This record gives sequence, structure tokens and C-alpha cells, in this order.
Amino acid sequence: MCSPTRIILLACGSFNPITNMHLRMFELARDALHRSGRYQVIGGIISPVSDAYNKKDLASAKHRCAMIRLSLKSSDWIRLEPWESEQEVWSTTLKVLRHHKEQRQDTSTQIRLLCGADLLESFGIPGLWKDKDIEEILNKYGLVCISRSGSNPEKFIYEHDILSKYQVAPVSQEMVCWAANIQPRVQIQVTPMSARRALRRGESVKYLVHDPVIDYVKTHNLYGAGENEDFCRMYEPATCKQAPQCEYSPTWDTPPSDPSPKRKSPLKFFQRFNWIINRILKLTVLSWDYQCYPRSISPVPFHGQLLTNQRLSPTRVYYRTVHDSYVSRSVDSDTSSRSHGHRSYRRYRELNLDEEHRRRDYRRDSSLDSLDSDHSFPRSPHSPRRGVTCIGADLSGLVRRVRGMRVTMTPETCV
Ligand SMILES: Nc1ncnc2c1ncn2[C@@H]1O[C@H](COP(=O)(O)OP(=O)(O)OP(=O)(O)O)[C@@H](O)[C@H]1O
Ligand SMILES: NC(=O)c1ccc[n+]([C@@H]2O[C@H](COP(=O)(O)O)[C@@H](O)[C@H]2O)c1
Repeated sequence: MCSPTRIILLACGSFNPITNMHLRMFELARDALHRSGRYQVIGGIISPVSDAYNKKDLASAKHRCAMIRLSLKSSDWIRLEPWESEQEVWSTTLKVLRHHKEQRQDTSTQIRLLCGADLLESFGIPGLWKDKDIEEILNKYGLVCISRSGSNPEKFIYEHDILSKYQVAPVSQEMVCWAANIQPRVQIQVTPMSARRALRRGESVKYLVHDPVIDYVKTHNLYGAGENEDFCRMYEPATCKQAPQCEYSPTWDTPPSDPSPKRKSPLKFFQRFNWIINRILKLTVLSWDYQCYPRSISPVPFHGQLLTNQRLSPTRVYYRTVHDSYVSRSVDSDTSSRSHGHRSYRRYRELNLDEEHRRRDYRRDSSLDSLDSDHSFPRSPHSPRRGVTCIGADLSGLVRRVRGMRVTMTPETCV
């Protein structure tokens, strides 16, 4: 039996600050690779970007590395490699991979890029990654990707020309490995951004980042946390000067109620009143907007963008209204419903993403001239006789016929 391939996992990123999820990513990937029986993970490397990356709110490399070191005290197989962070210019991920490969004498060990699905999906952002870089990363190194809530890496890979090519590579070169689906029942979003936000707002970051990292953030006044009274109170009740002394012991008891509750200011009262009036007005306008008239009354004034029809359901058409909510309407019975508006849109997105991409391309070169006489809207060349699409053109005053139902769209509503 052949021996397992030895692997080093390399994670590039900002680590601003390092969170438990970064470390979890390594553990999940290692477990998955070991489970396959084909790989042995012999180490993990964290390579933080240099200051030249210039990302918003990026703490200096010195601080980020210090926090990584503190976090890694609890790990016996992941280590920090500061080389990238010490560079004066930003290094592409491929350059970092090449550097670490050159550093190793032993050619039998492979280096793989470990990343979250958001990094993988950034491959699709035009101009961000060079195709030849992606090609080389996949071909010479390989990628281990961890799903992130809100992402759909399988779909992304399927749709990406280069990634899909490597997904079916021979097992010895398996480039895309699904380490785990991080989809906890209660979705906990542990991202550096959520940690920074919590720090800025003085909210708890305990169990999001390691305790020594919290201390470090406080000592070095990073991410605006040091100025925040709540943060001081939470983490340094005894010594923090700005924070008032805690009046109750941190037990499960409820804190004593404030003896002098603040009176509502007239401004707050006015704002609340204003909000209620606005809601009432909005509801009134909405109820006008959602009127769909029976076929007998034609032309039908309908305010909204016709999205799609038969693909989602052969009997319903879906509209986006000017208020950005979604309405469906039965083609056969002329009844309209808004009850499943948002849900059906989400379903529409899932089922029709493909269609939407094609349509977007198609829209660029389509014109109203391409409308044919018996179909109201131009059909995508890829889905003949299926899609009924509202293109971004001025359809002012046009009465269109969709399977017997007539729809008038006005320019201001057809966006
Ligand atoms: N919650 C998470 N689940 C899966 N992968 C994650 C998670 N948080 C970070 N990662 C991954 O860790 C790597 C390094 O991430 P990085 O520090 O650049 O975080 P980021 O999420 O891009 O940061 P920010 O929130 O600052 O934009 C990336 O590959 C990223 O996808
Ligand atoms: N072309 C490239 O090599 C390229 C492009 C964008 C981001 N990256 C890397 O991705 C990592 C994560 O970046 P973000 O923190 O911006 O998500 C960083 O290490 C960055 O250097 C590389």
C-alpha cells in the first residue's frame, strides 16, 4: 500500500485579528484529509499579509503577528511564518506559495493553500487574480477549501472554468477538497470583521478570539477597543479608570434595576411618531402598488419588474416591485399573491442563477428590436421559449402578452 502524501497547509490572509475560526479551519482541514486515508498533514503555516496590502482597518503586521503568536501557543502543529508580512510590497498568494516551496528541501511534501470559501469565490472577481496564477496554484500546489456560511463553493467551482477543470483531476492531484461544511444550527459568524465590530462597539469577543489576544488588543488599544468603556468594564473591571465600578457580582442574578430610569427625550418621542407615520404611508402606497387587475380589465397597470416565469413554476410569474419586494401572480387564474414574496425570490435565485448570468450577458447585446411578435420579452438564446425576461430598457407604454395575460410596464417601474 502506498504511503500517504505529506501535506503542509498554508493559509494566507489578513488575520486582522486572528480568530478561533482561523485555527478551526486548520483543524477541520487536517481531520478531513486524514479521514481520506491518502494524506498526512505534517504542519500548518499562517502567513499574514504585509502592511502594503492597505486593507481598511488593517492593524500593523507587528501587532497581527504578535496576536497570532499568542493564539498559536495552544497549537503544536501550526506555526506563524512572518516572511510575507515583512515584505515592503504586497506579495501575491502564488509568490508566497513559491517562497515556501523553495524553502523546503524535501520535495516529497506538498504545500496546499488552505482557504475559506470567500477567498475561493474571490477568484471570480474580475482583475483580482490572474488566470495563470490560479492555474499554477491549482496545478502545482492545490487547494483545500472550507465552506463558510452564506457561500456555495461547489456551485462556484462548477461555474468557474479553471476551477471546474481541476475538480476532476486525478486523485493524486486532487485540487479541491471539501474539508467540512461549517453550518452550525445556530449560525455563528466568527470572522475577523465581526470581531473588529464587536471590539469597536465594546461587545464581548470572548470565545471568538483567544483570551491572550483580547488582552493584547486592550493593551495596545487596537480596533478602537481601548477607548470603549464597555470593553474596559467587561475585561478589566478592577483597573479601568473610565469605567464605573460594577455594582453587582458577575453571577447569573439579574443586575439591579436602574433606580432613576432615563426620561424619554422629546426628540426620541418625535422620531418614534415620525417612524409610525412613515410606516402607515408606506403601507398605503404599497397597497396601491400591488393591485393586479383581472384579465378582462386591460391593459393591466402593474408596477413592477417582471422577473421570470416558467422556469420556477409553469403557472406563476414573479415580479420585483419598486419597493424591492417580490410578488408572484398566477398566469392561469389571474390571482396574485405576495405571501411568499421573499421566499419565492430566494428560490428563484437558487434555481435561476445560471439563467440570470446568461441573461446579464445577453442583455448587453440585446435590443428591443430583438423582440418577436408572439413573445413579449426577448428570450435568452440559451433557453429558447422558456425565459420571460424584463430587460433594462424602456418599455414605456408597451402592453405585452404573457400566455394570455396582459401586462403594462411603465418606465419608472421597469428598471
Ligand atoms: N468563519 C470562517 N470560516 C471559514 N473560513 C474563514 C473564516 N474566517 C476566515 N476564514 C478564512 O481564513 C483565511 C484568512 O482570512 P482573513 O484573515 O483574510 O479573513 P477575512 O474573513 O477575509 O477577513 P475580514 O473579515 O477582515 O475581511 C481566508 O481564507 C478566509 O476565507
Ligand atoms: N492575486 C492574488 O494573489 C490575490 C488577490 C487577492 C487576495 N489575495 C490574498 O488573499 C488573502 C485574503 O485576502 P482578504 O483578507 O482581502 O480576503 C490575502 O493573503 C491576499 O494576499 C491574493
